[in-house]
Amino acid sequence: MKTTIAMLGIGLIGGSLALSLRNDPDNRIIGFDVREDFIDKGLNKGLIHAGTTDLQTAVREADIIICATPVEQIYALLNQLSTLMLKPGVIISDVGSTKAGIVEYAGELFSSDITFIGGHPMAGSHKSGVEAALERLFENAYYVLTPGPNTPAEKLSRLSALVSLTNAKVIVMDAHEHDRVVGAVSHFPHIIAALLVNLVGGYNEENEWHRRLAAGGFRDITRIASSNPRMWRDVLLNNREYMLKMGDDWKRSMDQILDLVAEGNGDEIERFFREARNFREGLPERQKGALPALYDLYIDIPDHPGEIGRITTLLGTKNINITNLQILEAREDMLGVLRITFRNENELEKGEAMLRFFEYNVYRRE
Ligand SMILES: NC(=O)C1=CN([C@@H]2O[C@H](COP(=O)(O)OP(=O)(O)OC[C@H]3O[C@@H](n4cnc5c(N)ncnc54)[C@H](O)[C@@H]3O)[C@@H](O)[C@H]2O)C=CC1
Ligand SMILES: O=C(O)C(=O)Cc1ccc(O)cc1
Repeated sequence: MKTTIAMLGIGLIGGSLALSLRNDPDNRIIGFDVREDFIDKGLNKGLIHAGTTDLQTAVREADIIICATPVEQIYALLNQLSTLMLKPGVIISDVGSTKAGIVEYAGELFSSDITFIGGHPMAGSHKSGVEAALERLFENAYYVLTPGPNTPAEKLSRLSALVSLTNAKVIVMDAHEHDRVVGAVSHFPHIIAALLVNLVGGYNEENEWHRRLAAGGFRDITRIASSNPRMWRDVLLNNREYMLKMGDDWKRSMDQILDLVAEGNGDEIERFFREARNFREGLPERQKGALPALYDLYIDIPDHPGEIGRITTLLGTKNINITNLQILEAREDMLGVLRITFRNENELEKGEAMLRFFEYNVYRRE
């Protein structure tokens, strides 16, 4: 029996999900998007079997509907869906980064022959749009489902089996617990990263050395400040309760550490860093497929003319393909860093071994 899936929004997440769901030949995917050019690209890229900019056409025959738009538009779509003709027994889900508000809103809209189950695939990137969609984006990541107390078990298993096609690890969680935990490990860190960048950006107005010397640790801790501002606006506004709660904890903790600095309390400051290091080192390793940035290799390059050409030629002679190349923080008379992105783990390993053999100082970074 064929399953018809309506993917509402075929950007980074909807497009990546569609690519995974297509792996089952019994799934038929109808793409819906406000951007007609995205539908054309989705069809050309083989993401979807059919596409439309008319919502009723997209959902009329659907067994499963997935809302994959920015969070504010998920509310608007749910509202529209509640006025349209849907197949009895349909399952509606979403991929929004926040869950409690959406689940509650859907609960008020739909009657009992329509089941809404919240969803959140916990992997992504700072890119957006249909062009950025990747089939393996969710591999090994967590895919959270947030059913309510009245969700029929067979509907939950059906959705769970479907999203397992992403090769993500499907877990079930209460929507509020999701917002509290994901708020702490994903949403709040976006505030910290952006705040730190803006603070240093302000200092840079007075002294341009801030920007020039900002490498290493600053880049690592602020990577997520390059994410989509519109998306994160919606996320923070939809997780207000936990953002405010965590903001209070943050302010208190910041005062505590600054007090230790003011007192010159070296023992306690060291304990503070040791505690952080212990927890950080116990974090699960990132696994293959969760984030595309995994296949990056960093190479120290002396400032000799032709050095970068030599490196790419060496890799080329062994047919090692690279997908991106970037020079970081290179200035006259200083050691620069070259970042090379490989297509997969295997090519990264081969490239790393080869460059080590030619005595380059190479390293990976988390
Ligand atoms: N970007 C990320 O890393 C992650 C994002 N999410 C969530 O996934 C959702 C989608 O995010 P992305 O795919 O990154 O965004 P995106 O910008 O790549 O894609 C959103 C798509 O929705 C379309 N769209 C916007 N309004 C629409 C409407 N009213 N009707 C139909 N289509 C509409 C856009 O044209 C676009 O194709 C968001 O709710 C976000 O919170 C979840 C996990 C990771
Ligand atoms: O790049 C990262 O580390 C992310 O933060 C990816 C991400 C972004 C949004 C989500 O809702 C889930 C995962």
